[in-house]
Amino acid sequence: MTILHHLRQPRGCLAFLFAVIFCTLSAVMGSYVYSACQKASANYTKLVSDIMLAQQAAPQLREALEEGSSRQPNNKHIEYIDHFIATSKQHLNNIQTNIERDRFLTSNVNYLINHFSELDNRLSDLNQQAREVHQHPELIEPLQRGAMKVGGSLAWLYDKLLEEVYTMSSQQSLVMQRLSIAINVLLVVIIGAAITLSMAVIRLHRQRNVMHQLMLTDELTGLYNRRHLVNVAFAVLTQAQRDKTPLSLLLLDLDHFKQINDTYGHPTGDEVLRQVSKKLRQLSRPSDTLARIGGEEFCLLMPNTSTPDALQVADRLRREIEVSELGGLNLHANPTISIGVTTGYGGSLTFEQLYSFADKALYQAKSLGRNRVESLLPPIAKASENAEKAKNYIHSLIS
Ligand SMILES: Nc1nc2c(ncn2[C@@H]2O[C@H](COP(=O)(O)OP(=O)(O)OP(=O)(O)O)[C@@H](O)[C@H]2O)c(=O)[nH]1
Repeated sequence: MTILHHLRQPRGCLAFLFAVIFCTLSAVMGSYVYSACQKASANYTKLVSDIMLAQQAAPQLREALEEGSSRQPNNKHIEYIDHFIATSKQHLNNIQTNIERDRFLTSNVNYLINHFSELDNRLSDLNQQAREVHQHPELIEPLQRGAMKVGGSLAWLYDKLLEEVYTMSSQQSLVMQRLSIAINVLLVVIIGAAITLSMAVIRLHRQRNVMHQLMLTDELTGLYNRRHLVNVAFAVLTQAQRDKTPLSLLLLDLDHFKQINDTYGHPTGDEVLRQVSKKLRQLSRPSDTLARIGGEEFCLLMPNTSTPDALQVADRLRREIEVSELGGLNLHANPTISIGVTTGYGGSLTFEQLYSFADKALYQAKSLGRNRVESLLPPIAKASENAEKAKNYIHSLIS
């Protein structure tokens, strides 16, 4: 199902086409290399030495026959002739077997195969005639003529065979050259495929990282977005519950941002957002999570931070933004921010509940004139806060 789905995509089609071409090319090249290897590795030395031995037997037979015709042939002499005929037959059969073992040679000398069986028959006839010469010495002459003809045919056959073997062995060097080219091409194809695959994997990996980044960050400011904040909030709330530690949440909102947009234009408004975000990021701790959660609204999640510490941080941020010059914008006045602070203890509240308290505190900061920090604590947090204060008070009395 998923494979079919991928194949329907243009990239999936291309990858499939590439894989098919690569497999076909590899199969063709592989089979060519295999057959070329076999051709190149064929050894014709034994065949050549057999043919040369056989070539030597023919003149010996002729000599034996000539000797027989010059005097009365006796038993020993006929056996001698018989021996050479048998040897010639033996050589012929050996050569034929050698040829049949090599399929490349067989296909090249196929047109000579009939001559082997014909000469074998003629040698058998000569053998028969040589035996008859014993009773009929006058038959030595036809035997001699026949043997001469067979000798001539054998010599022709062996010459032809040597020619073919010579041609084939000279082809071997050509095959070797082509083989090395084929292997190089195969290597290039494999390396090319490996590089293409690696590049595709790297590209996919980068795309995945970019997509992941896009999913979790705000495009304009580069800060985390609400989605990431909610994920982190879930994790830090669980941690706060486990460790029984406070978790503070700050909601920061630029004051009169609409006026900035209206006065200087939207692109300047964007630049203000970018520069304020950069400043806030520089001022916040790495363990805290800063996110842009709306147009000109930011959220700072501060694990393991009590309300007094959170208020301190909030006021520092507010003051720094108030006094920081925004580069290249030429604004009449620096932008300011209002901040709402809240704290949950031991992970007792959900993110939404904390957010709602901080939002109310922010609303209060706006209503009380902006560029200020206000806090609103949930009832449990208030109790914990009071307990903390009492503990500190007792501590100060003792010491
Ligand atoms: N340039 C720019 N403006 C934005 C963006 N997102 C939201 N805004 C603008 O931010 C302004 C927010 O206006 P308001 O909600 O009235 O808030 P404010 O003007 O800051 O007033 P207070 O918050 O009450 O101080 C609107 O004009 C939005 O159009 C953004 O990405 N870029």
